Amino acid sequence: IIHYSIHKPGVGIFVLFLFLELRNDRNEYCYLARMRLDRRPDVDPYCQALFPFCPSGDPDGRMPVMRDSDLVSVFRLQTPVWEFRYGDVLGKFHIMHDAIGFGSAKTGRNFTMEWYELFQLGNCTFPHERAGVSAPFWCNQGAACFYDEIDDVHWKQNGSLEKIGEISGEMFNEMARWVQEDNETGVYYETWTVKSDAGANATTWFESYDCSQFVHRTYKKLLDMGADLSSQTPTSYTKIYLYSGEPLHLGDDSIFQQSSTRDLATDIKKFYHSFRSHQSVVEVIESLLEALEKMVLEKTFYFYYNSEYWKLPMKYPYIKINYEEIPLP
Ligand SMILES: CCCCCCCCCCCCCCCCCC(=O)OC[C@@H](O)COP(=O)(O)OC[C@@H](O)CO
Repeated sequence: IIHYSIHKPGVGIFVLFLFLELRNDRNEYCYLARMRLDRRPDVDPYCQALFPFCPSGDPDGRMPVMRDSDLVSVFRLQTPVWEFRYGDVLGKFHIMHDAIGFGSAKTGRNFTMEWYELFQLGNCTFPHERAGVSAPFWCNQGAACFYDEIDDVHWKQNGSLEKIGEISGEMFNEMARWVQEDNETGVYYETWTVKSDAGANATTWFESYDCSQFVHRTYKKLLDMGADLSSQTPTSYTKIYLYSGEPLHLGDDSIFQQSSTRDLATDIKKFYHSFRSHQSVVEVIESLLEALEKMVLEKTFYFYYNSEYWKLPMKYPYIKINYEEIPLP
């Protein structure tokens, strides 16, 4: 800026203006990206999975090395969430899980690559109330899972399995290295997408970070390496939206440790109490009414993102599950 201000004052003033405009002022952000960490944190033993994460994958997350000259088919995979257990039930609501398949021409081996929760969807959407722990406790890590075979029936019978392109073995190996790095740095699952309204020009306040986002990131990586991906059918994905005015930044877990924010801490924990696990049917009905009262009448949703809490001033239509087309990059 100093250099330009001396030699080309007009450019220096513009760069200074740009710098000031992009300064890190939280509540002026209209979009917050998912935070990247230097390394994936260890998981707390308190977090328990209903089903073991990635049971058929390499325990250390390693991926095979293809011969550079190999020709690897790329498949778009989609099936209802929990299809293994409940078949097409969630498919009726277009609540879908996405993955990518690969097939090596040289070896004839097929592989599945997907990104999902270490401790299931509920744990990534709402926290636990843990005795002796002042702040809500989250078991919200997600990770990539790469394993042998493509279960054609699992993906085809209630979803889709479509070849969308071919890449070289060399491109696959580069992608594999990228997946390892992506997996080490992008670790927290986020169910919700938060927008200003349901219109086409809405502001996205927070982006989800789920199975479909991993698929989008991977397709983009393949495209950046020169892959040509195309689909003969609409490429639609599940998005669950919260609609709100500009989010208000509240802070991190310190909210629950300091006396000055005691009332806020109580209100946040009361909100999440409605979504606690192991409720009876009556309790679930009571909780749902409490949650609707908070979201609709009080127009408030306490949102957790990048390990910090935000207050969403909720707006009609409040919450919506969409199944919308997002073209291949
Ligand atoms: C008044 C308040 C109402 C609150 C309503 C709460 C609604 C909770 C969320 C609704 C559903 C959101 C779904 C978002 C898309 C999920 C896509 C995704 O990330 O899927 C990953 C994972 O859930 C898939 O799990 P499985 O089907 O078990 O598949 C894993 C296997 O493929 C492993 O091989």
